[in-house]
Amino acid sequence: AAAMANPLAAFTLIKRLHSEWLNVVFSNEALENAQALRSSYEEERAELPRLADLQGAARGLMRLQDVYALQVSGLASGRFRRVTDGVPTDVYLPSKAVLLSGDDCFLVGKVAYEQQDYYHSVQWLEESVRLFRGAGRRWSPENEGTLEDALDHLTRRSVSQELLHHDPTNGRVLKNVEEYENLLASAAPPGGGGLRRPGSTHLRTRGTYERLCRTQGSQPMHFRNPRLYCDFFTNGRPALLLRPVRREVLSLRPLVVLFHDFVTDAEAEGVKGLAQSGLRRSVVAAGEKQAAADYRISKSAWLKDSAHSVVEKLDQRISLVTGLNVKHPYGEYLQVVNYGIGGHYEPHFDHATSPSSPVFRLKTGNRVATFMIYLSSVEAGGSTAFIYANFSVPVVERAAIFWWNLHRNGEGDEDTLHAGCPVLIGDKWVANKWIHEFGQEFGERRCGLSPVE
Ligand SMILES: O=C(O)CCC(=O)C(=O)O
Ligand SMILES: [Fe+2]
Repeated sequence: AAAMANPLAAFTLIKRLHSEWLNVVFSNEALENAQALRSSYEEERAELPRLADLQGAARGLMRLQDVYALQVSGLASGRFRRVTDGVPTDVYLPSKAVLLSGDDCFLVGKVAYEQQDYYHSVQWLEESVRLFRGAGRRWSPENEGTLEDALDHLTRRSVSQELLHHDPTNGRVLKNVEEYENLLASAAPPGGGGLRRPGSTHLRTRGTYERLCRTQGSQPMHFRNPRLYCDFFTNGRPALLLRPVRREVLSLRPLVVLFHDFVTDAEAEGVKGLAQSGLRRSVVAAGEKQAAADYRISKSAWLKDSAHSVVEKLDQRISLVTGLNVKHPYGEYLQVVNYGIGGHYEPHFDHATSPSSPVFRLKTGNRVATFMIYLSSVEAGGSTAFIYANFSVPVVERAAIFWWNLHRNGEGDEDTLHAGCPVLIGDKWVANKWIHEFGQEFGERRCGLSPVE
């Protein structure tokens, strides 16, 4: 699992399990032992990564490339490097470099290509060609030099018909030439102009979001705003008197508070363990329903307080420090979230912004507050970014972050727009407790955690 913390290692492992094993199984060398190999493959098949997993991992690498402004050539040589104004800086220095092969880069380029994403396709295919050439290696899985040739021409941005003369009956070559002609037609629009990154326009706040992610957690507010502070917080509760919680006020508008050492390592491990078997691809509100979406990539599971005493204990502690009723249905069950390779949650609101939202199914009003516990650390990336409030919070292991989503009048606070930045290196786990409007006496809204307006 530690090796999987590196997205390059995770990608190459998934690729190996998905496709390279197949190459072995169906190779000529395997003919003699074919039956044994194939049946063992069939047995393992359900457990093996599927094509969608491989594509997801490739897209994850491209996402990291974009958000952290990483160079493709750096990634291929196992480095997480950014170049700003011609000056290269290491965003993260892995202790052990995982190199990508020409074939690995080709696959990323192909995934992009198939999604008509020529911006990434060209970069990764070019890197693939560079590696094939530099390494002086043959195109082994396909056993044909033609693809390499096609890629070679791709870098010169002109597919030559001469390729067809090698073997005009070779359907594979024909298909490649046709594909790359299409690629070039779209990649180099007449009149020039660089390729645009796909999807870079759909998110209005992308610029701010990525800037906040790149700083990997920064709280410039502390220096600018003397009203921000740290203290030991008891919330006037006898239960907290003996062990006050170290509270750090990160922002006043919106009010965002970090509670340090909110959970112990043992509790975090316990919660992760309980969630493990229930983890499924996370969904988001889509009209009245819920659906998977590219803007939220993670797995999650819901834990009832009855699942284990550790969950019940956390519920009680959340209630103690927030002064809010978090019992279902006034609080939702604990949502445990695990972000894998390039996992993220792009800018969003936790509260419902439409009356038909599934959030209202509990009939306890909207999500008035969010209480999120960081159950793990990460080595790089994965900060929680507050877009309009213009700050990001690094993953602080064992800490919990709290904010109000709604104004006092029940209207959504737009300033809470926030995101989970893509995880660059590591395995990020959080647990969300969403607290609803009803069932609260709002004692706290007058004192300790009082929101603005
Ligand atoms: O993972 C994070 O840092 C943020 C997660 C989040 O916003 C959510 O799950 O709603
Ligand atoms: Fe959120």
